[in-house]
Amino acid sequence: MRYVDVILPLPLDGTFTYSVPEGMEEKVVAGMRVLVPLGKSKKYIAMVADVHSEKPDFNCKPIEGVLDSYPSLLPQQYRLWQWISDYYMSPLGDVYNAAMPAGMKSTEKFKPKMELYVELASSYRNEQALHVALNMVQRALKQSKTLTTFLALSHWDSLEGDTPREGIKKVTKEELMNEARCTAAVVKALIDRGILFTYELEVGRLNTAGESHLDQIKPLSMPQQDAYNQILMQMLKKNVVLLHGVTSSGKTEIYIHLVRKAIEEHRQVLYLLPEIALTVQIMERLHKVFGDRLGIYHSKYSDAERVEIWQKQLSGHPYDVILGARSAVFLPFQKLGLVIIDEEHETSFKQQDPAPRYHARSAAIVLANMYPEAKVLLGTATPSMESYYNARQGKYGLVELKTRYKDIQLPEIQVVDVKDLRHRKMMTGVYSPVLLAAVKEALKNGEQAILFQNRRGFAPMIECKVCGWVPKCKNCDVSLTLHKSINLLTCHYCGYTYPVPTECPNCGSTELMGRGIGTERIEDQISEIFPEARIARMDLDTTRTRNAYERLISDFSSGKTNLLIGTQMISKGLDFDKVSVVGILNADSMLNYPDFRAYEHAFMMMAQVSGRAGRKGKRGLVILQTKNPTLPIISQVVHNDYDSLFKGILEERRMFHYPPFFHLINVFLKHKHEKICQQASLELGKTLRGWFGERVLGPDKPAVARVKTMNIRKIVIKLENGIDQKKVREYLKYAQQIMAKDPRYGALQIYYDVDPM
Ligand SMILES: Nc1ncnc2c1ncn2[C@@H]1O[C@H](COP(=O)(O)OP(=O)(O)OP(=O)(O)O)[C@@H](O)[C@H]1O
Ligand SMILES: [Zn+2]
Repeated sequence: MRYVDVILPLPLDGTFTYSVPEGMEEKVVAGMRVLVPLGKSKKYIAMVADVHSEKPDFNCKPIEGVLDSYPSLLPQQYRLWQWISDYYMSPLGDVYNAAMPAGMKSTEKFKPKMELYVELASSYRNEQALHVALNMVQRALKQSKTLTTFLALSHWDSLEGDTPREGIKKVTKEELMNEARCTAAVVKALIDRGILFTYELEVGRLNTAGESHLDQIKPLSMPQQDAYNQILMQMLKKNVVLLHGVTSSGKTEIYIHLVRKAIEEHRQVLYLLPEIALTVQIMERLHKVFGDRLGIYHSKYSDAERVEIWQKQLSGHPYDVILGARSAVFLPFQKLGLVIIDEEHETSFKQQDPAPRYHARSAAIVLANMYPEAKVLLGTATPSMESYYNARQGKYGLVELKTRYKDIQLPEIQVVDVKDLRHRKMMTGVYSPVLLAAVKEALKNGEQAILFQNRRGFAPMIECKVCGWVPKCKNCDVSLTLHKSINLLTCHYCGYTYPVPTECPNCGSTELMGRGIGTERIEDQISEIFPEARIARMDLDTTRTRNAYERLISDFSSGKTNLLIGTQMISKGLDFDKVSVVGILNADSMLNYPDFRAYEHAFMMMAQVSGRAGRKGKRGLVILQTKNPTLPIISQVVHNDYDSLFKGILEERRMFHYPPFFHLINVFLKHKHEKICQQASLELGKTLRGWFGERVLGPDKPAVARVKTMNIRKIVIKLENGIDQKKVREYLKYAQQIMAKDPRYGALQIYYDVDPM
């Protein structure tokens, strides 16, 4: 009799054994998906980890079918799953869930993807009729806005008589709703009126368009060529090399040359980016040269698209280059040769929730190690402390590129003392005269400006002017953010929305005021100050879909918009030619986070967003507004003095036992009832302190101690380098088992965040 050990797509640790009925024995090998029963009536698609003939000492059920004719999972991928599960202390089932597109785990067969398009009814396809239509909806503001947006997108607004001046473009319903910021109901109203109609088309999902044009790769400049050669030399000795190159030094061009080399050697490349916003631009740059050898993979792609890419990577003609965000590390690679991790310092490479809470940079390095001679290149203008330390210690190779392409100078950074100006009543709201003058000048000269504020929404909270009451989320311990465009208060932790109160429930006053400033409010104010500006805003609220990203970026690239307001999303990697001014509205908000990485992050964000200025031609200007102009970090940003930042922070880290000298593991406890959560955390803390002594801190209430009605407590464990981490994890699991057996803690959840960011 044959047996299989399988992974279930459930948050369960380890594998489960099933028997293989006669007739299926020949068909099943490790890496294939099988249909298995669980409990009385449930069925799941499980992943075969192992096939063997060891009879288990319990009565096991037979598998009900083999779904694959060849493995869906390669041995390297499975080893990566195991590593992630062990290192990040996440159940193997959670890794399976995160790694494979849902379509491969669902018992439903996946359908071809249809996309819904919107089109103008034929009776309105002439100028006069269109005016009639516009008049019809004139009073229905939302419909009117949606219709004009549709006409602009589709180019039907270019009608002269009954011939369009511009080519008519297909517009998807999703695209329209996105752009017009309207609901499906508004589109339906236009359809009901007979102005628009919809139709379906099947969409080709994969990138099959375009030959590759390797000849179009730009030749490297001397300093770039030098860095390229050094990278290759370092890779002879080291598996990982860090490229520390200032913003706009042309790191991307160097990557492109490395990708070409890998392709010529018939090896595959994984190119990881931290942010989907970035993939849009880099995708265009890579697509130009690599054509249909390039595949894109990230969470804004539909599940069906991801299934197709996965299957293609297993086939005889996989993509040579995969460009993707974090989750692309899970794709199957048959002959991986190079991993590029761009903007390696970015914390969004670490998955926060749900499990597995893995760092894609670490996972990618582990992955590369499983392929003979595969190398990893980390690239950034502002290395993470961990990577830079590893490079300095000789664990990684290090290559520095200190000049911008064409020797353009790094932008001039002017520090503005907001406190002083406010004293002298010279501020217009949160804008200094210097900033406004610089933006005005840029716009006048046909250049562009970027304003950076790391808060989204209209106001981070509202407050009663009389009694100080602040509306809070009923599920979470946080104040609510005001979003004006939808006129709702929202919780950024659980997503719950609330109507905006008209009066204070505490004292009855009607004077409720927004406190603090988010990107939405800045957009409002700036459009009043600069009515001539063509403003775009990029933050989580305006980029819910893939199309939205593409449009925002292409509009700013083409100059259709000329003033971009955004959160950290706009701070890195984006490459625009005509940005001459960058405004950092409030440097202090970044420094006040209660986190040991606050300074490092603030520096990176400021250096990165500054780097968007003056990338082509003339030197850029950055206006940095702060209440604390004398802080050392401000001068480090001004002089782009990464070394002094690094030295300062490293000393602190050594002194206070933080990475890279210590590893951190956060242990979280979650329970509905605060008392039980508190008691359990005290007990667990005591147990752990008994074993690990001073290495255990807490339990503490985290900054947000209640999320989605669950109370949270946190214990921090600091482990010095060199300690046997495997043993530590075993002890932690053991402590967890003890708690699990305690009847008082039935519904208690314990989970871990290893190397928290
Ligand atoms: N060798 C080259 N030939 C032609 N153009 C180049 C070359 N190197 C860089 N450029 C151009 O200079 C600009 C900046 O280069 P790139 O975006 O690669 O910089 P980067 O180092 O990746 O910057 P960041 O760290 O800000 O992301 C781009 O528009 C790029 O096309
Ligand atoms: Zn909430």
